[in-house]
Amino acid sequence: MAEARAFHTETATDEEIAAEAAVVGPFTDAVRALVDATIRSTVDLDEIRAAQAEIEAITERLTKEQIPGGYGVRYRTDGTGRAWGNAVIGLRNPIAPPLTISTEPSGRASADFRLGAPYEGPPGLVHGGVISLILDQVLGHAAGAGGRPGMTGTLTIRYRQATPLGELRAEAWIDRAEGIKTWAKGRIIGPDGPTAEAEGLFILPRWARERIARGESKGPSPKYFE
Ligand SMILES: CCCCCCCC/C=C\CCCCCCCC(=O)SCCNC(=O)CCNC(=O)[C@H](O)C(C)(C)COP(=O)(O)OP(=O)(O)OC[C@H]1O[C@@H](n2cnc3c(N)ncnc32)[C@H](O)[C@@H]1OP(=O)(O)O
Repeated sequence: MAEARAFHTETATDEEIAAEAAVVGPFTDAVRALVDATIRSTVDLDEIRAAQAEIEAITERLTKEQIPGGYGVRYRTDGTGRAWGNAVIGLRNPIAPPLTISTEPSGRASADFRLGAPYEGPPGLVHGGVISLILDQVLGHAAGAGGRPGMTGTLTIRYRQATPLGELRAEAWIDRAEGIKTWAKGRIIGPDGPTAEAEGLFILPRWARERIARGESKGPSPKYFE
């Protein structure tokens, strides 16, 4: 199954991972700055054309060697994972804001983060789909931190007030659990209080249940997303 195939086991040491992160983290930040500049730059059109040629040359340089498909999630034997391609938290993903999510084993997750021009929907405000993206991840993280990771089955969002671009906070917690199902709740908080509230149902998927039943996995680790 595609989902199952994207979960790799890796043997890289802490030192190797830290050394790679020290290079690719700032590299990805540089590409994020490029995305922002693409939206906001007011240089003249000749300058944009010249910049495009340089960007295309860089892309050609980078794509000389690359993996097929997405990054996947790379797991170590201690249960920690590397979701560096993830659209919300991915260290190697310039589309990700990125969020650095703190978790508690009781099943809580929170992050302070900033959303700039690339996340705009209504003028000056965060796109509703981006709010849903972030809440999906943070609620999923809370479930994972509580040792109950799952795929999102449902996600309901109430947009209480507009969310301005800028500094924001997200919080989530496990509300209740039953068998393979975990219900999490959460919210995004802006300068004038909560802007969006969410409830999600996270389900440990069949392929994960089967792996556990076959003894191929000890089961979900609370360090699932770290
Ligand atoms: C070895 C350990 C590894 C652990 C692995 C954990 C996996 C977590 C992975 C990565 C998380 C990373 C990121 C987290 C944050 C972001 C999360 C996302 O963005 S997730 C992407 C968006 N969501 C989807 O794409 C889901 C697509 N849907 C599915 O994959 C399946 O439909 C799934 C897993 C939701 C359920 O499939 P079934 O085959 O496991 O479920 P059945 O056996 O049919 O049903 C089990 C029970 O769940 C109910 N159910 C199934 N789907 C439901 C739904 N959508 N809503 C409500 N209930 C549902 C059923 O009625 C049944 O309930 P009854 O036991 O009868 O009480």
